[in-house]
Amino acid sequence: MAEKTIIKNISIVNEGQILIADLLIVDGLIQKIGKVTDDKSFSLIDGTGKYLFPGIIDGQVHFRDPGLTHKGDLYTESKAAIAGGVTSFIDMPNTYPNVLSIDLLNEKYKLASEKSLANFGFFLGVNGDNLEQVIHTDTSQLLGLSDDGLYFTKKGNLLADNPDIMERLFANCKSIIAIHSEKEQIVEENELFYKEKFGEDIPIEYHPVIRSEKACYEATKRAIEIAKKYHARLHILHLTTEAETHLFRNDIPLNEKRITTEVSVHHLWFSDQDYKRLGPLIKWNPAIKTEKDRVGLLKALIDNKIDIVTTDHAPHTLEEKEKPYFQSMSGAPIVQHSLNIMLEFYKQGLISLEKIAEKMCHNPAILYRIKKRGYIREGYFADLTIVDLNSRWTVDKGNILSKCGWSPLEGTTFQTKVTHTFVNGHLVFNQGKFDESERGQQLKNIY
Ligand SMILES: O=C1C[C@@H](C(=O)O)NC(=O)N1
Repeated sequence: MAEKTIIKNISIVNEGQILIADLLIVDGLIQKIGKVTDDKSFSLIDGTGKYLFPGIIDGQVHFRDPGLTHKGDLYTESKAAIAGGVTSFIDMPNTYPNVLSIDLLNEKYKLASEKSLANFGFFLGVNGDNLEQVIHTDTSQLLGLSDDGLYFTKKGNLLADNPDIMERLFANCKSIIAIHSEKEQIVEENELFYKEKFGEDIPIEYHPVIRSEKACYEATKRAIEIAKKYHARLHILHLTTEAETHLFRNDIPLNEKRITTEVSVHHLWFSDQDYKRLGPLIKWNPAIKTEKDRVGLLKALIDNKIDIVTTDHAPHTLEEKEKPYFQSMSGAPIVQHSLNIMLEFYKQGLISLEKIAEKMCHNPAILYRIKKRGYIREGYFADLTIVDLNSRWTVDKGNILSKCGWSPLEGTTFQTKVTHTFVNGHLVFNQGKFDESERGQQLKNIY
């Protein structure tokens, strides 16, 4: 029997407008948007007063599987994602072993098809170690290449630190190259300076001074220059400074842009004023910077200089975080709360619901050329998220689903709640309860 669901009388946030309608899902796909008459064979959800978004596509996560599964794994983190309305994710290559070959990439796809509740895609890792192999591989059918997080293994090997590697890669590879844009040389000089001043335990407030605006700006500027020279397809990951936003254009449609960028939710939510309160819990690379940067990033997002919102969800155990400066791991879990964060900005009158759908759903699908997802359209996969815009709840240890069991948002009260999440037409998350009988699908791209 075909699995059929009707969502009745819901406000659909899609493609720049909000429309109250019914939606019919049959066998994983959106079959009809409009007036649908129900019969007894359909599951029925009353959407009155609620809002329907296309499922969020998170373009940057670290789900830690394989190899680092004490922090998180494809099952636990995809579950946290779904509770936050995220139906698809693209995971970074700094799992162990690092995903530096097509064979390892295919193994990760296999693992995800067994474990992930959400739809999944993976970056192929690229750095100085596998540059020549990558150049001689047909990467045109991959979602993208990235060096993000690979700096934990070997220094001086990253693209942003190495113009020669970038030149060779950008000249020879036409796929999306998503880079972590900080000049480690500048970071290291700053580290040395503050180490002399404070010793091993540098106060955390100096993190954005060490991982400085200059380190980000110079790396981004240089990467863009090299990409322009070769007409390469460059994506700068997790922008953190207002200064960098001026390096990007908003006068070209996204599907024609060769140079794109993103902001991660924590860089919109936290600023340097939060280091005193939260210490190493908000230590991220690149660092959370000033209040001026935070405001500038939100402005650039709304002005379309920044194309998408991601999370860079990067779980570590509390033990790995609560350490002196140099030993404390960078990154934190946040995928479960990204839509709530963006909806708080809506509540504050800073962004519209339509813009949130554009930056978290439509644009990731355009940017990564994802087939039949990211929109609420007839014939598309029924990846859908229902939110109640008037429901208060507080993040605490009891409702955090990420395996590491903590969040820098603990104690934060949100005014909105994800109530239902459909993945491929299957109601995986239903008012706090999970149906885990299905697995997500591999994201396919449009060639
Ligand atoms: O780029 C990254 C990697 C990530 C991780 O923990 O893997 N943590 C970060 O803070 N930034």
